Amino acid sequence: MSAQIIDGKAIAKAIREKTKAAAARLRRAPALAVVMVGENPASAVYVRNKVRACNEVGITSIEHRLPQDCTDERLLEVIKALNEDATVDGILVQLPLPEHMHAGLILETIDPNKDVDGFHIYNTGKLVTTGGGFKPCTPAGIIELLKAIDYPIEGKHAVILGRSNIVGKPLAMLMLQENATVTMTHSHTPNLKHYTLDADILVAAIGRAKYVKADMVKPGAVVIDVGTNRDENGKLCGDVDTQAVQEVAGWITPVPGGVGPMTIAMLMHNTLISAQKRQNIF
Ligand SMILES: Nc1nc2c(c(=O)[nH]1)N[C@@H](CN(C=O)c1ccc(C(=O)N[C@@H](CCC(=O)O)C(=O)O)cc1)CN2
Repeated sequence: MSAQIIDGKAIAKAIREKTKAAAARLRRAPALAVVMVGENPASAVYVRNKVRACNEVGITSIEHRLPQDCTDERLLEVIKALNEDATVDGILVQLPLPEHMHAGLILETIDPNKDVDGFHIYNTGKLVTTGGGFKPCTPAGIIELLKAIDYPIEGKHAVILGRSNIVGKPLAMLMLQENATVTMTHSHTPNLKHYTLDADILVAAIGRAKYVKADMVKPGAVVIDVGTNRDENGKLCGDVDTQAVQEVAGWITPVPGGVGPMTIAMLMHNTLISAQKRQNIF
């Protein structure tokens, strides 16, 4: 058996096209402020791709670059000014921040109504209770991938490897909203294979190159790879040993071209939603 590849690039493109059409119907183009501190090379690539996506879909991007030795206070000043700027619909601070900074404090200063990354505790609270706030982009993108292949999530066992605030924890909430049975696993979970082998949907978000092997996967499972690592030859790879696992899985996301492009497409979608709300479209 060979797994079907979930083409995140194509699915993301379709979302961007829909976003572009809806953005064009607004009185004013949506505007996204992208704040980056320091020179993390991977972050620089993601920021560049976000700005490029904005240009493509008709979202105005406003870039703020701050030096590596930036203080919390300086970044808070920038965020507060963006909060008060009525022409700004979305604000994101690219993560990770330099180690001396306090990401929790920074993220909680962003106006929750402009928090298009969905990282503010207000939106986190909405995620675990009523829904309706901004959903973090990577987990929201994973749900969209499953919907795009018409995979019925309800009643399925979703096993998530990794409990980060950006992916694992919010994804568990979104899977619950879709009526999946959810198991969270992490670096302290003994006998991981016991859980992974029972997964209908297996999501790898642990940041370890090619960690998920074929003997950890139930035949026919959907395997979602959130990893962005470099292998021994410096080549981009995910958390899943794709070559081996695709012989067992029913569906699999590639790296690159799977979850990554969805993160950026969902950011465009969230920015559009923010602009629509602020222009009273709903
Ligand atoms: N403020 C935020 N910071 C971070 C987020 C986030 O959602 N908001 N997520 C990640 C990084 N990230 C977006 O910022 C991100 C990661 C990967 C990709 C992507 O498209 N990856 C490509 C490969 C790109 C490459 O060549 O390196 C792929 O998988 O096809 C997009 C966005 C942490 N920080």
